[in-house]
Amino acid sequence: MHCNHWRIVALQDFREIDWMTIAKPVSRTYPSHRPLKRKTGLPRRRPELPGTVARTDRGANRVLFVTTEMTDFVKAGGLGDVSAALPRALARYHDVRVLIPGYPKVLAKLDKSLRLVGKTRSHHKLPACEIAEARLDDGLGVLVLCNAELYEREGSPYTDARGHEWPDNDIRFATLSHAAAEIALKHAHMNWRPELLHLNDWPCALAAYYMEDKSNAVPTVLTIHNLAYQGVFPASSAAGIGLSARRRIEHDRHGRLSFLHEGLAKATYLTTVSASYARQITEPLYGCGLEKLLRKRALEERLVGIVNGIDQSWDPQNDPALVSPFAIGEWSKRHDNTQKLREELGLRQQHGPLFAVISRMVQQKGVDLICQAAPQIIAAGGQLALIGRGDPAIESGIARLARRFPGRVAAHIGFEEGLARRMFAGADFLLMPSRYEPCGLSQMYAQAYGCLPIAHATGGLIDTIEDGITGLLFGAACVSELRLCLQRAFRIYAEPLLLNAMRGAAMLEKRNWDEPGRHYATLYRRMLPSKNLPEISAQTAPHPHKENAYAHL
Ligand SMILES: Nc1ncnc2c1ncn2[C@@H]1O[C@H](COP(=O)(O)OP(=O)(O)O[C@H]2O[C@H](CO)[C@@H](O)[C@H](O)[C@H]2O)[C@@H](O)[C@H]1O
Repeated sequence: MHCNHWRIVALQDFREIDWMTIAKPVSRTYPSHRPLKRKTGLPRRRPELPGTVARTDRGANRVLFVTTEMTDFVKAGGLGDVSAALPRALARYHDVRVLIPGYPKVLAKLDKSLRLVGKTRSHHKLPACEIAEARLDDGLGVLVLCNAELYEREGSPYTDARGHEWPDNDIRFATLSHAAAEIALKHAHMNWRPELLHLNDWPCALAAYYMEDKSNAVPTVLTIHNLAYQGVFPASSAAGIGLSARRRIEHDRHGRLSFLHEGLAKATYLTTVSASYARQITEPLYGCGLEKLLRKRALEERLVGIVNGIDQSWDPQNDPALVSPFAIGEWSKRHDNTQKLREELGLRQQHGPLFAVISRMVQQKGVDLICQAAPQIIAAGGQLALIGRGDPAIESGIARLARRFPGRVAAHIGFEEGLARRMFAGADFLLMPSRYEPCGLSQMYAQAYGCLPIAHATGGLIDTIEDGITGLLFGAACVSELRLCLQRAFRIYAEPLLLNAMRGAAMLEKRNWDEPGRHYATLYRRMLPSKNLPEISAQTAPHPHKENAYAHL
């Protein structure tokens, strides 16, 4: 009822507005292929994920979801969110367990609930590991790959505390991949054996290689969250991780070994996190040197795009991180969040739009373009708040900006989800001029909180933002296009009726993991032995290929 009411109000508001002059895109030519005050005392967010109905009955197929991040324990980026939510969505259909390395945070959190369930053998330079299991409060099973020397280190899953990659990442992640294959091949002395492996990104990709040619191999799905990260190592590491010279090993054009290349060539199915990105990566501009291989897999109908969802904790009515929770239409409550955010960030209380940036600080995200456009935002009466961590050069660029415009630009170098949530709830616009974006989660979180994304029309941003309705898109990742789009944003901000109608439309985008979960479950069923389960309704779980933007190939 509430939602329908708002849909009607939003549509009425839309009709009353002179769209042609206000929201009209300046350019719609999209790519042809087409010292901050830290808020204290606020409750830290506890992710309220939906209750998981963990299927362990004999009719359920067994799936092992292999990942290097999971928001329950450790998150370096979007993969952590997906790995927390997707297995839970899939647990409705299958007996799903997650395999993750035993980082200190994983061990500390699971602690006494862990019990030893198996062990893997050593393989060339890959050490033997123990496998421990725990059930999370909501029933989701987690297998932890325990090896103190490899995984019990401070820092991110991939780097030390100063951001330098661990020099033995080839061994660390080949060990994870090998363990996944060992479990699937029933060499890990476990009672439970998966019928399918779901691998994520390069760190797990070699599992498909270790499985190849084995008589009791199980099918593999490899999801590409970001093709630019390929796990490239010198050819000399091949022997140590047990890649046999007799079998064909894929090398990149410099003769180096690429974990991702191996996985892309050998996995049964490849998925990526939006239909538009699935199409883009088959072309040289976005294919990162792997486009030929990806095009081949697409022609074999083995590449599928499934747009990510967002979990139910992203709800502005029930978010403990917010000062003033709000629903659609409660714009004054939302404005309270804006004022509090300004206070928290040391920004002046003023009239004018507040633009937010919540991002890993890497070249992909186009933060340099934002730095170039910032003086225009400030001159026009806007403010800018940035939070992120990553490339030191980009970090110091945004810190310089904050020093140059005190009270108007706030920069927070770090990773803090509570603050990110308050920024989604308080900012008027989210800037996302990503050069490429496989899916993007921040724009969907922003929409859920009535913060309008301003984004480069690429990848999943095309698939999740309706230009002029649930956000603004611009055609090329360059500062001139961004500036034109910022002008549109200022015009929209000056029209409260339109601004609120767009906020309402964005908040009405009901995104969750139900639909993506059904798509993955349907894909799994094509590879799994039938257990005479009722078919998932064709209406709700369409053939993944039908959704694909590469269907024209
Ligand atoms: N400093 C900070 N403090 C707090 N929170 C921060 C933060 N910096 C980033 N975040 C949060 O981290 C997540 C980033 O997710 P994204 O999907 O936007 O990007 P990422 O490039 O990491 O993921 C890759 O994988 C995901 C998942 O498939 C794809 O959506 C994406 O396109 C692909 O690049 C979001 O939840 C964001 O809000």
